[in-house]
Amino acid sequence: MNAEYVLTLSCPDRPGVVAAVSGLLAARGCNITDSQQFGDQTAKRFFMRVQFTAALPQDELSSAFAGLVPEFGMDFKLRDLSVKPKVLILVSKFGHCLNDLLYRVRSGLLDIEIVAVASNHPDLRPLTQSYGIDYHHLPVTPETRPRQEAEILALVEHYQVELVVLARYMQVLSEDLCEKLSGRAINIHHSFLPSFKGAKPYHQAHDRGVKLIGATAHYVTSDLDEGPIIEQEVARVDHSHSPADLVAIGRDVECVALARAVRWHAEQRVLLDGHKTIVFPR
Ligand SMILES: Nc1nc2c(c(=O)[nH]1)N[C@@H](CN(C=O)c1ccc(C(=O)N[C@@H](CCC(=O)O)C(=O)O)cc1)CN2
Repeated sequence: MNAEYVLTLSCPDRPGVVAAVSGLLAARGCNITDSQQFGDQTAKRFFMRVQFTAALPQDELSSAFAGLVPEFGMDFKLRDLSVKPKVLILVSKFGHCLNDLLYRVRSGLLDIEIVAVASNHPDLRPLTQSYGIDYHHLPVTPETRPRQEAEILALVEHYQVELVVLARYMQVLSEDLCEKLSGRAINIHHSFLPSFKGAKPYHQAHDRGVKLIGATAHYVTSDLDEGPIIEQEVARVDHSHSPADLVAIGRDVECVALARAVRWHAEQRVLLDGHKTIVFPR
C-alpha cells in the first residue's frame, strides 16, 4: 500500500515550478491525487500544495525535493498524511470549543491527536478526563506568567506537540512564547476581525448594533488579534438580541471556524504569505 504525502512549497514566482515538481514525481512513479498553486503577483511569490501517493520512503522523497532548492530557492515541507499531528489545547473557562474539538476527534471528523489540554483554571478537567486525555492546570498571574509559559513549553516538548490550539484561552501570550510557537499556534477570536479586538467583543458588537457577528481563527502573533487569518464565520443577528444572546449565537460560530482552521492546518492546506494566509480548499 503506497503512502500518501503532501508537499507544500513557496518560492520566488517564475515559470517551470509546477513542471519541475510534477516531473520529479512522475520520474519516481508517484501519482498526484490533488495539486493546487497560486502566484501572489504583489509579493512575486509562488505557492503550491501537491498531494500524491508514493512507494518511496519519505526521506528519499525529501532528498529529491531538496535537489530543487538551488534552482528555485524554494522552502518546502513534506508530510506523511497517515501521521496525525499532535495537538495541545489551551483553554480557560469557556468549554464549547474544547468540547467541539474533542467530539470531532472522537467521531473521526478531525484527523488530529489531542495529546493534552492545559488551562489556567480547573473547570474543564472533568470534560477532558472523560475523553481520557491529560489535563494540566497551570494557574497564572501577571507576576507568574514567565514560569507558567515555561510550563506550557515544557508540555510542548514532553508531548512533542506540533500544533497548539487556543480554544478560548483568555491570556495574552508573551512575545517570546509567540516566537517559539510561530506558525504552529491557532487562536479563535470571538469577533469578525478586524472588528472588535480584545476582550468582550460581543458587548462591543451589541453596543455598535451590528447585524452580523462572527468569529476568526488566526495564527497567534505577539500583536494581539493581528495574526494571519485562516478562517472566519458569521451569523445574522438583529436588534432583539441581547449581549447574552450574541454570546450564545457566537459559540456555534466559534466552534465551526476553529474546527475548519484546525483541519485545514492539519491537512497542510494553509500556507503563510507574509501577514496573510493562502488556503488551498478541499
Ligand atoms: N500573543 C497573543 N496571545 C493571545 C492572542 C493573540 O492574538 N496573541 N489571542 C488571545 C485570545 N483573545 C482573543 O481572541 C484574548 C484573550 C485575552 C485577552 C485579555 O485581555 N486578557 C487579559 C486577562 C483576561 C482574564 O484574565 O480573563 C490579559 O491577558 O491581561 C484579550 C484577547 C489569546 N492569547
